[in-house]
Amino acid sequence: MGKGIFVVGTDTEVGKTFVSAGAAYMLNKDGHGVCFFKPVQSGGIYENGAVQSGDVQFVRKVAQIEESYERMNTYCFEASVSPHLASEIEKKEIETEKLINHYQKLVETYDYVIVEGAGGVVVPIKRNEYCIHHLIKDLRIPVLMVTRANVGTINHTMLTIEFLQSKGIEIKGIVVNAYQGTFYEEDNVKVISAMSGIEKIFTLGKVERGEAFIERIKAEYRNKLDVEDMLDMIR
Ligand SMILES: Nc1ncnc2c1ncn2[C@@H]1O[C@H](COP(=O)(O)OP(=O)(O)OP(=O)(O)O)[C@@H](O)[C@H]1O
Ligand SMILES: C[C@H](N)[C@H](N)CCCCCC(=O)O
Ligand SMILES: [Mg+2]
Repeated sequence: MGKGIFVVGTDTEVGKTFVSAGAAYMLNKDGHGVCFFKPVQSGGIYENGAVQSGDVQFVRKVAQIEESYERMNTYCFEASVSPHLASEIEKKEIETEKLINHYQKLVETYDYVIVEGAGGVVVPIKRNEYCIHHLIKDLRIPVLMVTRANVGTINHTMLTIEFLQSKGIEIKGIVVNAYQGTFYEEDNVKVISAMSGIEKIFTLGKVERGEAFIERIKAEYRNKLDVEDMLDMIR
C-alpha cells in the first residue's frame, strides 16, 4: 500500500500542477513508483476529439508517468468554472464514491500518489454538498500547500492553513511558488513561517517560458527541493 499527498492551493492558478509535476518528477527519477491523480478537472482541453485534463497531460510529460490517462483523471469538464458548476452545465453528476475508488486503486499500485484538487480548498465539487476539503478528509491524506510568493499571499496562506487545521487536516509543508526573492517576498516567507509554525517551507523560482521549458522546470526543482525533503513530507 502506497502513500498519498494532496496538493492544495490558496487559489486557482497558483502552481499546483507545476509543483505536482516537479514532485512527481523528483520521486520518479529517484526510482519510486509514482502516479498523479486529478479527480476533477474543469477547463479541460480538446485533444484527439475528447476533452482532456491539461493538468494530467502536463504532469505526465514532466514526470514521464506511463499510467493510462483514464486512471489519472475521473471527471473532466470543458467549462472553465468551478467543478460543481461545470458538472451542472454538462449535466454530468459527480459521484464522489468514484473519486475515492479511483484513488484507492492508484494507491494500491504505486508507492506514492500525488493528488491535485481544483482551485482552493473550499471549492465545491457538488453544490451545497461537497468541497475539495471533504474529499481530502475522505481520502485520509495530508496536504502539501502551494502558495503565491507575491503581495497578498500572507492573508491567503494563513486563511487556508487555519481552515485546514480546523478540519483536522495535516499540512506537511508549503511551496511558495514563482518566488523571485524580492525583499517583500522574502519577508512573506518569514511571516508565514513565524505565524504558522510550519517547518517545511520551500521556494520555487519563476521559470521563464520558451525553449526547453520542461527541462528548466526540472532543473529548478533539482536545485531547490531535495528528494529527501519530498519523501519526508509524503511518508
Ligand atoms: N514557478 C513557475 N514558473 C513559471 N511558470 C509557472 C510557475 N508556476 C506555475 N506556472 C505557470 O502558471 C500557470 C498556472 O500554474 P498551474 O497550472 O500549475 O496552476 P494550478 O494551481 O494548478 O491551477 P488550477 O487551479 O487551474 O489547477 C501555468 O501556465 C504554469 O505553467
Ligand atoms: C477553472 C479553473 N482553472 C479551476 N480548474 C477551477 C477553479 C475553481 C475556483 C472556484 C472559486 O474558488 O470560486
Ligand atoms: Mg492545476
